[in-house]
Amino acid sequence: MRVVVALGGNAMLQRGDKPDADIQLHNIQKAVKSLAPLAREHELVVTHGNGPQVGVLALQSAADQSLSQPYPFDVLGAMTQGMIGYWLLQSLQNALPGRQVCSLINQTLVSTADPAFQDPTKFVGPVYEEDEAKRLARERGWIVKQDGKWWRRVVPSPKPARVVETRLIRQLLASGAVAVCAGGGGVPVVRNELGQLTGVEAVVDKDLTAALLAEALDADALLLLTDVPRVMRGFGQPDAQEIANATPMQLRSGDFPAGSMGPKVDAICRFVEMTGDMAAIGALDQAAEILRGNAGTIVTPSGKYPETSLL
Ligand SMILES: Nc1ncnc2c1ncn2[C@@H]1O[C@H](COP(=O)(O)OP(=O)(O)O)[C@@H](O)[C@H]1O
Ligand SMILES: NC(=O)OP(=O)(O)O
Repeated sequence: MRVVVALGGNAMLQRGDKPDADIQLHNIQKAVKSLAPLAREHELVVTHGNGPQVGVLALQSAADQSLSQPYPFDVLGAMTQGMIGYWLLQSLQNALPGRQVCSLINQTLVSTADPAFQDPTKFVGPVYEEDEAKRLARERGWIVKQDGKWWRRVVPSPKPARVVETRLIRQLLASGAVAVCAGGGGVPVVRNELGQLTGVEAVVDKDLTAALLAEALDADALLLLTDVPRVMRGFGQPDAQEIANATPMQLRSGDFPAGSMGPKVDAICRFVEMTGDMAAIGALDQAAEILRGNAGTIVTPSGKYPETSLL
């Protein structure tokens, strides 16, 4: 089997936690513990989010007096691919002695005509109380929106059209390597009429890119790993219920927030609709259990998942 796994940026760095390197490395090592058994049995592509991390780097860049202007978001996105990609590379190498692991800088094609540039929805950076978020928005020209009980900065998140290096990733998988790629949804780029690539100021949703990449690579399964064990109906309400299995149509009938669960649900439903294969959302440390059908919210065309173990 070929499996694409996406690790959540918020799951690697939980809301409210200090963005320290050792905290993130610890969370990544926990995730890699559950990915290692998958990698031993299957072809594995690992991608990751970068929302909290890209916002931290944006704050650092804005505070750097030696710069005449802060680094743009495409550059910051590439920096997060280097940082998180390094942690994943090393953790996977340590967990899988003898296996080739690579970590790539990737670009994702988007369109400058995407309406997302006029309506930012992607949460980046730390969480704030409402008053502080609104003050920062006034002072720094940010747009801020509510994220659960907190407030956060938002930036445009255009739809991914293609991971530029898809063919190379396919070759790496065929060679037996585990590929860490398209982190942060890929560095957003556009191609001009001469075919030249240029970065644009945005953060692509990594779940939508993961689904696109999984489709392009003919993956058999797509797992989106985050900080909740399952998608819930009535999330945040006292009568909220976990969803264990669903068809794309059943899951799409729910109402999920644009900045968090919405793109995940959209991504897995799209993958299942396009391929007829399985996709799931679940906890960062339960990848193997999800693939066995024992955890997570699993979406398949029939809403059932085979009893037989795939591991
Ligand atoms: N219906 C829902 N079921 C479960 N979680 C939900 C739901 N709606 C919103 N969420 C929120 O979505 C978050 C996961 O999305 P997000 O923070 O974007 O993940 P990540 O950065 O890990 O990819 C959860 O922590 C939870 O607070
Ligand atoms: N780029 C992205 O979607 O990051 P998160 O998963 O951290 O939101």
